[in-house]
Amino acid sequence: MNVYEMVAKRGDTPAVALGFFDGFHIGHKKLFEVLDANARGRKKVVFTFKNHPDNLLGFNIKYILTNEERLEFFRNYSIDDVYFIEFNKKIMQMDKDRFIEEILIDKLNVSVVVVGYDFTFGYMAEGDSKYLCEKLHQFGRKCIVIDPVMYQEHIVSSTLIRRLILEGNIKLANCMLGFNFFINGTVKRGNRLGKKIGFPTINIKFDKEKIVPRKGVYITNTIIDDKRYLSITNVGTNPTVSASENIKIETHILSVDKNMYGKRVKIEFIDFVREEKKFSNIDELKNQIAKDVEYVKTLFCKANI
Ligand SMILES: Cc1cc2nc3c(=O)[nH]c(=O)nc-3n(C[C@H](O)[C@H](O)[C@H](O)COP(=O)(O)O)c2cc1C
Ligand SMILES: Nc1ncnc2c1ncn2[C@@H]1O[C@H](COP(=O)(O)OP(=O)(O)O)[C@@H](O)[C@H]1O
Repeated sequence: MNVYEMVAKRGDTPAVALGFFDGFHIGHKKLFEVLDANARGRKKVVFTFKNHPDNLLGFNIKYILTNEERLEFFRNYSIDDVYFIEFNKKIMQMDKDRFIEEILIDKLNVSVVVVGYDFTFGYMAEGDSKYLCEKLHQFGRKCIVIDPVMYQEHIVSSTLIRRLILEGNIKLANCMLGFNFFINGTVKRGNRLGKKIGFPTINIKFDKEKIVPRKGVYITNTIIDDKRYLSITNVGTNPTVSASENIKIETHILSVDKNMYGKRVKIEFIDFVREEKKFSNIDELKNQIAKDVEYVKTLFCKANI
């Protein structure tokens, strides 16, 4: 897969998906399946942005997927080329017709474009999917709009999934993602208290752009050296032992006892267990962690872990 930061004139007539695709949720998957079905031997191309347009407008959206992770999903869907464009003032102020004529027609020379039902583009988001398709049809190009994909009574969207993650509703978020929400990182050193109290934890150094679930204890899977382990993760400030406001992610892996400093890990979030608490002493914290671990073990019926 080629990743381009600028759009140059193409010699072919690709099938193009337009969108940001944070989360690569079940709605995005549908869109990519339709792209695949309509490519018919043509190159499959994604036109997307590196940074979320709303962040240029002063919002501070944290991402479900980092840029690298988002590119990895495109790669797994056998996308040939990605236009990974910085969303800046110049792009923001681009008129909707110029976007269609200069980028989609002159440069990309699209044969077919696939977008979601709520796609907007051009200055002040003046262009929508209906307008895009009308215009593309005038140029003799195909345009497909994907209907909203539902999960139960909800329209699946990146915005809704971000909210669910922030609320700790990981189960519902995962249903809409079609995979377990995960945080990748490397294992760094902590305060060495974990081992002392009988529950060593890997402290995860993660990308600051990544969305972090609500503070609390979660059932997780930890993937390390291509192996998957049942684990339990605390997201929070460790108020019992620390006065810092920094959010930490710490994972105790069941049935493992080895040094993991410096390793790359993937923490998959499965379900919320309880809120993080400030205990009056370390013994109380230790007793609670022991209960948390027992709870996870019985939930997975692995009495011998
Ligand atoms: C399953 C689990 C639950 C935890 N729950 C809490 C909690 O409710 N309150 C708290 O202050 N710290 C909690 N912690 C974090 C511990 O304070 C932390 O793991 C311990 O201080 C060891 O830190 P260290 O790895 O930096 O040595 C929890 C940790 C784990 C693994
Ligand atoms: N079951 C386990 N879960 C997590 N870490 C473990 C486990 N067994 C051993 N370790 C190792 O112990 C370290 C954590 O011990 P801990 O006392 O909590 O130190 P730190 O405060 O540096 O995280 C981990 O980084 C890892 O190398």
